[in-house]
Amino acid sequence: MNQTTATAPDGSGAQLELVDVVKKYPGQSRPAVDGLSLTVPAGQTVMFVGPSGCGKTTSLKMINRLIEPTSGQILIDGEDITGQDATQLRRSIGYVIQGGGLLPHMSVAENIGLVPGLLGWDKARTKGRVEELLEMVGLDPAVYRDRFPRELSGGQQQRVGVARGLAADPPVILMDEPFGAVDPITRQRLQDELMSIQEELQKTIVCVTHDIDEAIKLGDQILILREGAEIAQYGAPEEILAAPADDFVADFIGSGSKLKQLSLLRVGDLPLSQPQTCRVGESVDEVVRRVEAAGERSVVILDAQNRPKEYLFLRSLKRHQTVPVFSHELQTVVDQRSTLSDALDAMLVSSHGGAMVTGGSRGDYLGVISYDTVTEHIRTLQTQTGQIRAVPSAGWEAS
Ligand SMILES: Nc1ncnc2c1ncn2[C@@H]1O[C@H](COP(=O)(O)OP(=O)(O)OP(=O)(O)O)[C@@H](O)[C@H]1O
Repeated sequence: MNQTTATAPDGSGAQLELVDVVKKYPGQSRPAVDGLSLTVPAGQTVMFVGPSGCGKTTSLKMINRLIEPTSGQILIDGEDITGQDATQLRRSIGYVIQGGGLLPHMSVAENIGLVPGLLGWDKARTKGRVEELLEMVGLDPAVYRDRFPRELSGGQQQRVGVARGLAADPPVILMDEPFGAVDPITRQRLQDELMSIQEELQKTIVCVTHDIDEAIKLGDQILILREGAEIAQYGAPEEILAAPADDFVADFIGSGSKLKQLSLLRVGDLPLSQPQTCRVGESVDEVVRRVEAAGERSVVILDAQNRPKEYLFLRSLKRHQTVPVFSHELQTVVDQRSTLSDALDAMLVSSHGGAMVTGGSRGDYLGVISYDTVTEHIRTLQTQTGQIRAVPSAGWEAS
């Protein structure tokens, strides 16, 4: 994301506007949300951040009226939704929560098909949509559609939660700490997947997070709130990092903000190397001959769909006759939209000093980014500018 266009004319998102929205809970002396006004352009992702209790979740939940505003207007594409039927409204706005929020007694397909079913879609259309969404979130429909939530990992449950939020193709999607419950590497993968889905779909996304790095990575805009949901600063991550509005914002984004600018640099901005590759099922003898002839000691293994499966030293491959199928979850893969700080994290668990890079919504293999390339790039930027600054994206935005 982080695209600079203010609107997405071809996308399916809608403009969202909050006008002087107030929420006063019974018995509270001060409103939890005290006159929040905000415009989110169609197709953009806005991240809500701020200290605990500042009113992020209350603000989010008023948009689909899980919490009723005390006063104010909420407009989607210019239409005030505060007077609409709340149940209907909730079916037309995607909602993704921490852990996925899946119904335990329903299969994956039933969970994803819930809202389309309520909207009266026929069975064939819902089934087609479920398959499409499972593919989109990286889960093989044949393997996962009939499983129950308890038969999925935390990351897989979260993926299904995202698919469910997208099911009825809503223009606005609300996310409440969507990746808060998963480990850091899985979180990074899920963020990458969300970015690639969003690049394709251009929804209007409002996302609450506690993680400022997540906000910098995913947000086209970041909304920093203080108590009473008062806006401390609303702007693009680059703007906020470069010029925090006041001490509150500066403290909130933290003293490591120069380092945080690493989160603005994307893997796709750097050159990738192209080590030898091979396919699952190829003869190991032939692969070894080819790789050794190229003077290399390891090889990237791709499946029939051109997705990376493993980055293996030849000595490990030689234990097999044909290139085997690897089904474990790879930790050393990053999307080309990943930040350099994510790439560095992935490289820390790689024995090759590099991470495999994928692109597109299907995760096609593109090449390898090496630790040396990243550190060299950072050094160059520091020498050139005295600090790390965002650089214009070279390739991936156009692809
Ligand atoms: N149902 C409720 N009844 C009364 N007060 C509430 C209720 N829900 C939230 N509050 C209060 O409203 C304020 C804002 O809460 P909210 O959950 O929106 O904050 P938040 O920024 O999302 O916090 P956190 O980051 O801790 O999740 C807090 O002071 C909270 O105690």
